[in-house]
Amino acid sequence: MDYTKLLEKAIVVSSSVALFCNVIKHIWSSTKMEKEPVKVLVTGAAGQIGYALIPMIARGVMLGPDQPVIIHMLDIEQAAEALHGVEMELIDGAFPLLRGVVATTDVAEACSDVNIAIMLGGIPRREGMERKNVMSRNVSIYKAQALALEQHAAADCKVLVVANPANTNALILKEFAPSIPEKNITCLTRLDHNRALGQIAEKLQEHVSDVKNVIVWGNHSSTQYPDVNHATVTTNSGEISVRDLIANDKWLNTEFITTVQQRGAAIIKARKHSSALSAASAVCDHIHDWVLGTPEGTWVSMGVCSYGSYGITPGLIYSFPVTCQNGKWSIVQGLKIDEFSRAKMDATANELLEEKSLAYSFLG
Ligand SMILES: NC(=O)C1=CN([C@@H]2O[C@H](COP(=O)(O)OP(=O)(O)OC[C@H]3O[C@@H](n4cnc5c(N)ncnc54)[C@H](O)[C@@H]3O)[C@@H](O)[C@H]2O)C=CC1
Ligand SMILES: O=C([O-])CC(=O)C(=O)O
Repeated sequence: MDYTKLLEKAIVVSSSVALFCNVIKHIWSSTKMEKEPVKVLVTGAAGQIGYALIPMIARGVMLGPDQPVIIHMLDIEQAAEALHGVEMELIDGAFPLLRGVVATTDVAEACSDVNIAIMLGGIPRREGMERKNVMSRNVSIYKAQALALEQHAAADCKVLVVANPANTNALILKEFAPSIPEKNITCLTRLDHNRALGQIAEKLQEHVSDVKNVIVWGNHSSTQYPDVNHATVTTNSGEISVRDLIANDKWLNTEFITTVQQRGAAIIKARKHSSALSAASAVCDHIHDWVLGTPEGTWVSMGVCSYGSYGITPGLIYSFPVTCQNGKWSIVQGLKIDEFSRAKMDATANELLEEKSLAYSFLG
């Protein structure tokens, strides 16, 4: 056997294979297009929710691990130095998905071309206050920022109002930014939804990810109605109704509801500050599901514009069960509503009507 010829042949074959692999690698990397960055505005970015939320956005928790982001942070002049501190920390975080940071006290610059706006800016309530007690200060902020978003944000910008009173601030934003599609203006009740899931999971000693389809109806306030009538738990024997599994209607109709309604106040009492890490996490859940879709067979709670579903006054921003697909939410229709639920859904709707007239009285 001619070993030299064999060796020569082996060298030719292996270098052709290497060449082939390099060509494939080159084609693969040139077709692997990076997504365009999404511009995300966070108002009140120097505050406590902002501090928890901004690194989550930069890490891809909100929009996914392949979605680059540019974060616009707005706060007021008095918080400018703190805001600059957050900006420095974002740079120090060396987040691979972060393609840019704007830290400003200029609302027009902050809103410029943003695709998603997360509105945290405002004053939070303190111990002993209801959320509507901060209304006089916060609704006027939302009227002014509605105009800025309308003028400067991207035409299809999705807006999530978190600052309290969240539903009424969102309603004011919707009414003073008529050119933003009203379906794009929402408020955060996902924190209440997650709290309800958490309470059920604790009671049953089940994993929270096995519990689904609770509903938070209405206002993000102590009149909200956390409803478990359609909720289920995934068990080894399939999906079982939460009501059947808990088998304690008294607890479900009293303590469970008040615990979820009063959870924000309980956290303020314990921390001396309102919830921040759970609020930031719920913001990510809300936007994630709205943009990327809800899993098949699962709904979530979002504060959205009512078009009359379940007899709720059209135009109110009311929390409903929704599913999301292709960046759009739709209210889950046809759920059976018993008398107990009806009364609670109406009570929270009535509070929203009262808040609406109070808000307009403050705006003059
Ligand atoms: N919907 C929900 O589930 C929840 C809502 N909240 C609400 O979220 C809001 C933010 O909460 P935190 O971060 O804890 O409050 P925070 O007081 O720590 O931060 C608020 C930030 O907003 C800034 N701000 C005030 N006016 C502004 C304006 N005109 N433009 C831009 N920024 C402005 C403040 O300077 C501050 O940095 C509060 O209204 C709070 O009640 C809090 C938890 C849950
Ligand atoms: O209770 C508050 O004022 C803050 C808040 O909205 C919550 O934790 O749900």
